[in-house]
Amino acid sequence: MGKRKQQVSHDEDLYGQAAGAIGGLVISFGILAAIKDKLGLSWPVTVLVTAGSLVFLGYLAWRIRSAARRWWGREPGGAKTAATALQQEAPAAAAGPAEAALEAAVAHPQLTSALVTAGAIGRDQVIKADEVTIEQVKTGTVYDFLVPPGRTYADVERRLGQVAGVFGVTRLHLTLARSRDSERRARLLVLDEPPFTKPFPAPSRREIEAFEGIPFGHDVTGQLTGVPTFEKASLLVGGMTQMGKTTLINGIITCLLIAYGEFDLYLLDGKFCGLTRYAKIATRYEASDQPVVFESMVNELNDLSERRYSKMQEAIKNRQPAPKFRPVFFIVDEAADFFANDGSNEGKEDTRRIAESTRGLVAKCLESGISTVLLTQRPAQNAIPVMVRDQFLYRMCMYVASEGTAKVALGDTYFETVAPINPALLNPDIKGQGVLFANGRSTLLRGFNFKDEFVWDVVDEVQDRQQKAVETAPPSPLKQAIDLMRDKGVEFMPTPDLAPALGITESDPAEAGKKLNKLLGVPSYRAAKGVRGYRLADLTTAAMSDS
Ligand SMILES: Nc1ncnc2c1ncn2[C@@H]1O[C@H](COP(=O)(O)OP(=O)(O)OP(=O)(O)O)[C@@H](O)[C@H]1O
Repeated sequence: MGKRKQQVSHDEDLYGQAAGAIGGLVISFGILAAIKDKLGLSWPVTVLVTAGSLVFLGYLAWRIRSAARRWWGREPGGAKTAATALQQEAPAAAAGPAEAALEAAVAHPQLTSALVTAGAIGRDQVIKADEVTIEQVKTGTVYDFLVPPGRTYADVERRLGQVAGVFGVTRLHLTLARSRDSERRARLLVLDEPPFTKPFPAPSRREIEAFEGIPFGHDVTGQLTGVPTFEKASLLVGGMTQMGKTTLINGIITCLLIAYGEFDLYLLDGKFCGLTRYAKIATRYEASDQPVVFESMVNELNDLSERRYSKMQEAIKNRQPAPKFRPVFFIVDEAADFFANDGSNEGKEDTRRIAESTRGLVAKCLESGISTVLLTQRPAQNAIPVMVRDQFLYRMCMYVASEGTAKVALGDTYFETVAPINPALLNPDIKGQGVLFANGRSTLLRGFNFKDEFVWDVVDEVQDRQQKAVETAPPSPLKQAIDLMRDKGVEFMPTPDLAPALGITESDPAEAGKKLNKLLGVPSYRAAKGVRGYRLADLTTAAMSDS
């Protein structure tokens, strides 16, 4: 129905237009005939003259119209309309070539383009040239700049890998430091060569003392870098064999001895001669790869921790200030073997028990001033149980073959942290390099490789200090026991020998043991074959501290 209606109106239109066209043709023909008649021209000339005249008249009308428009455009209302029209045309036209040129003049072309391409700043943003300083340093180039308002230093940090790509270097070539004056300021170092291509000399004693915290090594610029404190912190170090873990931990122990003053060392040398240089100043030094030895040290420290917790509870109950404990470092070189088992049910149970007490040690002991440092050359999924790994506040990974292995040392979510550094990309030929992940930040560093003489001097000095502390201690049963053992030249004395020497006449061995324990205030030690007695190192440690 509707369609038929449309058809009817369409037919009527056609009729009307045809009639109009015929009428127009007749009139045009009539006008041309009149002109021809009036001027006495032939038909072709009449048509040409008429067409030419009409075109000329059209041109004249266009000129008059344009002139009239220009004249009206100077009027106030007209100006307003023109400005509005310009504004409405396009914002790009408003920013216009002139303004774009101005922006280009103030933008730092290289940094702007690098950061835009890396996605650290928006495409419409610039790094202003007058807010950039470029400094050539020994190891590379430092770009100090302000990111645009609305952006922060962290936007660059998050895209550091991409920034490295734009600069045509690797992530390992870049370090980014924030500033204290503004969240917008960033200091980007681009190294000339891969990190640590040239070695840095080991630091002097004075440099170590001046460092705020414990230095672990040099950063890529040669500055000392490490952790602000080891209080309430433990460290896990992973890395493939021969990458420099033992050298690194020797460097850290040496720096601790210089920077920390007094503390007790419990060393478990799973590689038998990695930590030997510190044996004579250690409270307990064992060279063993036997899980039972590891377990006995862990248990000893857990006992110490419990005693310290009791003292803390006591102080709180009596409204006394919290007791200050002498720091203890438990350092284990090559820890993975201690969590291995033969697959038997008994073996698995041993591993579970050892893992549980190690987890407790690392977790609980922080409050009681006992820090654990575990090193492993097998950072495999099952080498150090997850429940133990998760407790470490500081983590380090030296060269490993894959990103997956790096996650074992640094944490499963490490690569989602801010500006991670992939240890699998380190050059395995430059020994001692590692990624330190502490307080949410990653730092690439190279451990110190101290000369033997330097370490011996530091160790001798600590030993002298320890001896003097005991010698000057006021007379006490403890001091008497130490003097006795030193005179006899023994490191361990069984309870039945020591008790009478200290005036205990009790004939019942158990009672004599209890009395001696009370007198010395130091827990006894069960030596080989279950013989109970006291170690000189424990007595010396007790004489130097109130632990
Ligand atoms: N920071 C360093 N500077 C120079 N050389 C180093 C550095 N760290 C380690 N090395 C050298 O690398 C080699 C391996 O070092 P180290 O024994 O410390 O490695 P490791 O990882 O403990 O090895 P493994 O796990 O096989 O026992 C040694 O020859 C050592 O001198």
